[in-house]
Amino acid sequence: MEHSLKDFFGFTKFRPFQKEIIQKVLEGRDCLVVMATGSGKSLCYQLPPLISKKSAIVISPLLSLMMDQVMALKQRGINSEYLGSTQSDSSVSTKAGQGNYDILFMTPEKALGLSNSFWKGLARNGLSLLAVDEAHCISEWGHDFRKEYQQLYKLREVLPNVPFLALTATATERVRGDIKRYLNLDNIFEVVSTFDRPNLFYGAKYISRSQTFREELAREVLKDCRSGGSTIIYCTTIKDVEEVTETLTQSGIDARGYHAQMRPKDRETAHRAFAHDEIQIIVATVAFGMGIDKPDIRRVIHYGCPKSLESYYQESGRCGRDGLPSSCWLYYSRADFGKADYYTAEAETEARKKVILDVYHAAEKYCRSSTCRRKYILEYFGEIVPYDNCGNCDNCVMRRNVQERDMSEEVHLLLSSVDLCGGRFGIVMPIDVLRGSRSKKVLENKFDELPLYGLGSSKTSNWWKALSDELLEEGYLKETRRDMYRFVSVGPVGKKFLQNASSRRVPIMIIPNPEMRDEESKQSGVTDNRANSLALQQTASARITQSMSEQEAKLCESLLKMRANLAKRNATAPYAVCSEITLQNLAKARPSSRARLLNIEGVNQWLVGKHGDEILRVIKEKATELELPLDSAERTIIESQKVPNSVRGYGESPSPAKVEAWEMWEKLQLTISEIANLPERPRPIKFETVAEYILDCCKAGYELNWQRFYQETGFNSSILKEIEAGVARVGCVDKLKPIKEQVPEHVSYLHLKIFCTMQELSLPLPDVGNEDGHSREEHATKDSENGTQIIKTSGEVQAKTDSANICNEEAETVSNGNQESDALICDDSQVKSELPWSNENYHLPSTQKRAPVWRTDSNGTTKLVRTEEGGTITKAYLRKNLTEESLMDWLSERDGASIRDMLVAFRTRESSLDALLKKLEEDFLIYKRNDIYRVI
Ligand SMILES: Nc1ncnc2c1ncn2[C@@H]1O[C@H](COP(=O)(O)OP(=O)(O)OP(=O)(O)O)[C@@H](O)[C@H]1O
Repeated sequence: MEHSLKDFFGFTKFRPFQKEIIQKVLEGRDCLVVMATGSGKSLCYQLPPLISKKSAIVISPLLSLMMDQVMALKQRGINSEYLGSTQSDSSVSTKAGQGNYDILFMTPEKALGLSNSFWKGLARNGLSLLAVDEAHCISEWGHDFRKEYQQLYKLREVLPNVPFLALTATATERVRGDIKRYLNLDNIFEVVSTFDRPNLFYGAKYISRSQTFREELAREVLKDCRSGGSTIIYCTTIKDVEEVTETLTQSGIDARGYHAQMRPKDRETAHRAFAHDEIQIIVATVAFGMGIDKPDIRRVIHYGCPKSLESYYQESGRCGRDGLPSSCWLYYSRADFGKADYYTAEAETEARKKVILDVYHAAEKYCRSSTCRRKYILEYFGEIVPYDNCGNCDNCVMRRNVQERDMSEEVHLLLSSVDLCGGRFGIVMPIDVLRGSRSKKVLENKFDELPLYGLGSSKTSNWWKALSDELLEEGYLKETRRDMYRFVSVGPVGKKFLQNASSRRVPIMIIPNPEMRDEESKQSGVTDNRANSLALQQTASARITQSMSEQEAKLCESLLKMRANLAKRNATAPYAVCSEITLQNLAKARPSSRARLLNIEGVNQWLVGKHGDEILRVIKEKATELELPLDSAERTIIESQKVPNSVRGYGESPSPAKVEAWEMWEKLQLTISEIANLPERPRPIKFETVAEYILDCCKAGYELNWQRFYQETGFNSSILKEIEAGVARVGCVDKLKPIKEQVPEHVSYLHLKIFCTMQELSLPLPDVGNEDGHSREEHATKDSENGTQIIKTSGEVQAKTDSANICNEEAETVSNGNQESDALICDDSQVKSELPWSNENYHLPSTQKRAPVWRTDSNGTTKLVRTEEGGTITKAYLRKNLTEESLMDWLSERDGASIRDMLVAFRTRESSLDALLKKLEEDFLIYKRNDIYRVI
């Protein structure tokens, strides 16, 4: 399975659940797969036919979706086609019946219209599976109900022994029940994974729909265009599509509209231009919903609240499907929430009407929420979310700047006004009364004589409406509907509050919701940071990732251009040639040979065979120009997506070098400076690098003494505040550069990374107390005369043991814990006699497990303070003769080895080893990843 995964798709690892699902399908079991958008569901039906060499049928709701998929599969050398009205090749149908395609797509209508003899013929030739994609369409409880989906059980009857695989990104329990029932799924293997999309930033903002806002939108989108990446702007009406497109084009942006009233040909042209990166922005109604399979969309903007949270999840889910950071902004206006009647008009039953209203109100609540948006979405889909702060939505980013405050006075005014109006009006009348309106209705009812008339004039009408939303939510107010009208009265919680208020006022702490904040900032003239929130979309641009250097980013730009040319030459979309993540991996690793190219995550045999030479040429030319070495040692593969279902903060296992840094810091209690400047290192490494290694381990679940870490890195509460202010100005933490520009000089990138890690891990901010975090310079202070390290804590000066003492302490600890380690401490002469070479560069050999740590004490004696776990020092230095055979034997015995490990084992020259390794790689006997060689 792994071979096929690499050969056809270029990936080396399965994502969670993919392998299990594929295995079950191959065993002939029915499967129901509910996994987030972009989690890799497609692979579950794409791989089985390639392994079993039997065709797969995929039922998909939209032709455009199928066409995209077929295009991308063909670029991977996978023989696929679709059957449908736009299929111009008449031979496809005959070939399909003969089982000539690996994967054959069709709509449910087409599938139900095909003759029994067609299906039987196909089954005779062998079918690996029948997949029903977007399976939620089967259920009336789902949001994209399609009647034909419910007829698909008929295919079961003609294909009795073919496993059915139902896939969807959104399905509540009820919808899952419908899917199983309607498809007659039997002995099912069911996977329901998290809905979380960790790479997506969520935000919502209250707007007034005006030309001014559209112009603001255009200005921000224009900035985005410069930073690259595609954008979808979803609108709720065709009129909005036209207005937004017009404003964008008037601002010089090449955007196209897409809606149901356009001619099919024009829609197809717009779709194609977008998919092929000829235009960056498409402004669309939901007609553009499921029909887009582009993995590198960086921004999805909703101009108006969608009709359900399910739709929102799915439409915004089109963003960042390749796993790179991307953002989803929703702009809503109050008018968006008055469309319930419009949406329910088509409901045939009361039950259906209730479903439509429920999902619609969930979307409305999402907009107005002032708490973690990710948590809101996930809980809506039934997940238990253990954190309150995801650190990657507008509310979480803003939280520390938006304090909850006592609004008991305002609540009292509003409730009293509602009460005095007698529950005979909607919310507008009591608000008009508070604001001292001279409207006819107010005067007719003599409300201008009420004692609280005009007492709330300092707040805008919309502010009061936004407060009433909160109060309705909490039961202080109650809304009843009669015919078309809504009446507001004081609810049970509100009545109790009013009763108590005469004796004592209980504080009511409320976090102002986005609309309240927006109204307040409009009034004060100070722009809410989120008023400029469109700028956030830029920050999500993943073209230049944090993990790439400036030069590598330039190389990546050249590779993007090369990909665009290749796509043009092959009349396909750039993303179908290879993903942006693969290009980033290439820019970082810079392979020099076809064998090394094939090692890169995301590169498959087909890509190497078809475009390998050109890719290598561009890398070589551009890398030389940029003075970047080929076959970079520092190759960090960009993770395309965090593992769904993983505990937050517990990600990939860190590299041995990182674990070693963590161990030295946490277990040996060395300081970051000491680790960076270990005397036995050929060159010191940067303080920041060591600190980041430790942070990475912490992200992977390793324990960390935060207090000590803050002290060493100089992270303190004032720095924290400065970063928070910077983040608030920028709006999110996707990219550090804009934040760095907003904070004082003394706040370093390392401080920003610490801040992000804390956010990412949803850890409560530890109390960093007074401004006592010391700068690292302070901690690194070393009294060179007596070799004593000085560490200052809370104003005290404390002498710490010198490094020689640390050696002894550690030796004791380790020897107690591990009797078999027989070389825990030895002097320089012992060490030197064991060393296999004279080259000082290899003074600190590293093994894959725990590298020995050498310390030089103040007398200049080098000692080994720790050796490979469970092993002995002599074992590590056994001499071997280097031959192709001995190296292969040696490598097959272990799960990978670095060059240094091999040099230690074989005592050979690096050049001979390098030549041999190259040859073995070219012969496809071994491969290299992250500087570790393994047998294929
Ligand atoms: N094992 C893997 N390793 C790395 N990338 C993968 C792997 N499996 C899938 N991908 C990539 O993840 C991205 C999303 O995959 P896919 O389109 O299958 O998602 P999906 O779950 O079907 O999403 P949707 O619900 O939007 O259809 C694609 O770019 C795909 O190439």
